[in-house]
Amino acid sequence: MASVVIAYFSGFGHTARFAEAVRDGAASVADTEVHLVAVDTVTEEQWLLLDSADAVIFGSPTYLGDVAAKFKGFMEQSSRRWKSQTWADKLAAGFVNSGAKSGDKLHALQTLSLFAAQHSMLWVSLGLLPGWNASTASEFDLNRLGVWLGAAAQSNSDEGPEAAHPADLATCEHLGRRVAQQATHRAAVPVPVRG
Ligand SMILES: Cc1cc2nc3c(=O)[nH]c(=O)nc-3n(C[C@H](O)[C@H](O)[C@H](O)COP(=O)(O)O)c2cc1C
Repeated sequence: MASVVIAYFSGFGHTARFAEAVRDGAASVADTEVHLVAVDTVTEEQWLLLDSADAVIFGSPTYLGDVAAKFKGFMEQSSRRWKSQTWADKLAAGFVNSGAKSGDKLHALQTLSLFAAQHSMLWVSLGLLPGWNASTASEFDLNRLGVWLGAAAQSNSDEGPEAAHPADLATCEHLGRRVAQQATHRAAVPVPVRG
């Protein structure tokens, strides 16, 4: 059994919707236990879930071109784990959401991947070719925003979380599934000694 934790922040519910899609994708993989953790209200019990996870998928909205301050607060709260490298060699991945199609959210995703690297985690990319990039393509293609580092979503500024774009939900589900598949593969083989 592999354990996947989705550690996310959402100010107004949009990113929470994508976190649920990541959760659904991960939960579709046999022998996977999945937990959603809202990092702004993280409890001691949830820190222990993070410590024992095989994979952690980080998610944040893009606020002023980077992760939200409350996600950054969680990053800083993890510094005791950073010091002891408690999360080393776990799988990590990320998803981001923003109001604009680009909205500089790649920068937020880079922050998530750097955060994972500081914890010596192993980053899992999205694993999809870009969609919506040909005359015959459609905005309903998987990975419609054309990102490789993780899953990217866009939420219209005048609509609520219920209007989440189906292609972005499917892309987030794909990421959750991919990470859970990798985590179950790794859980089935002995982990090499860290060096
Ligand atoms: C303080 C703040 C800063 C934002 N900065 C950006 C930004 O840099 N780029 C962008 O495209 N959208 C930006 N947005 C829009 C959010 O990314 C967008 O509304 C997102 O769906 C919010 O997700 P949430 O409901 O999970 O908080 C910003 C929103 C807020 C509140």
